[in-house]
Amino acid sequence: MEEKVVEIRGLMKSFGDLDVLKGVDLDLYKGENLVVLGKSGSGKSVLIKIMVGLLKQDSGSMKVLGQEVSTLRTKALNELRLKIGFSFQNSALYDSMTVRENMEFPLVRNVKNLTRGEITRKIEELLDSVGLPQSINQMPSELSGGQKKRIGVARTLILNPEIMLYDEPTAGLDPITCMDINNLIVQVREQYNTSSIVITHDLTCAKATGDRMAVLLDGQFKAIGSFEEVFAHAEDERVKSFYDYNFVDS
Ligand SMILES: Nc1ncnc2c1ncn2[C@@H]1O[C@H](COP(=O)(O)OP(=O)(O)OP(=O)(O)O)[C@@H](O)[C@H]1O
Repeated sequence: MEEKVVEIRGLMKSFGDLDVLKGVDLDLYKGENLVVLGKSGSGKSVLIKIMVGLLKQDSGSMKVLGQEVSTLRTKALNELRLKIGFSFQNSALYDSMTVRENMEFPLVRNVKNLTRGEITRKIEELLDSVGLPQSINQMPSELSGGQKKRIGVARTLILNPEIMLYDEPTAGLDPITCMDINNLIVQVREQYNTSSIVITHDLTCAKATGDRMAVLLDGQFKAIGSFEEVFAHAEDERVKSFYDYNFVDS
């Protein structure tokens, strides 16, 4: 049987009268890229926050790497978070630090006893993987949006995460750069054997990166499957509208 790295069952979360998650079931399998689609305000970020222990569900279960997140104490939660790489929408690089310093930061903070040589080798290996070995001494302000995203991904990978979370990886990028980032997401899975959740509104990105799609509608995942399975014969108007919005000229 395929190994599950995330197992969500009957997850519910409300804020006052607003029921955001109304019984979410979802699995992420080891080594897969799962795309989560859902319109603005549908609860994607809430789901991710529960996954990393920043919010607690009202009921239901969120198991990550075999652990029920809501029951973890601070130390265990911090250890779990180190196994989850979060690639932010805005890359979250520190503007006052060089690329090297940005990449050193998580390593020096979280991994003890590394020599300077080991740190440099690790940074160089990852910059190579994302195709930017020449950027090591540059400042973020000297990089394009796509390059910043690549460095952000490299920095996330430096702690060898088992799970990668990509939040809107192609937002604000031109189509060619989007394609580069999509390829990078696929390459990362192959090279580092990560399991990933890709949150996006961009169906080209979804199709290129996702082994499976999961569409969050009205607080539940209503359609889960391959791109073809979800969109080729979509009957639900809300699923269809996602496709039409992305691919049909208005
Ligand atoms: N801490 C909070 N307190 C109150 N309401 C919240 C809180 N966090 C999220 N919400 C509400 O929950 C709903 C879902 O928000 P969420 O941020 O998960 O949406 P999203 O699907 O990530 O949207 P987007 O694509 O725009 O990022 C929204 O209506 C939001 O206002």
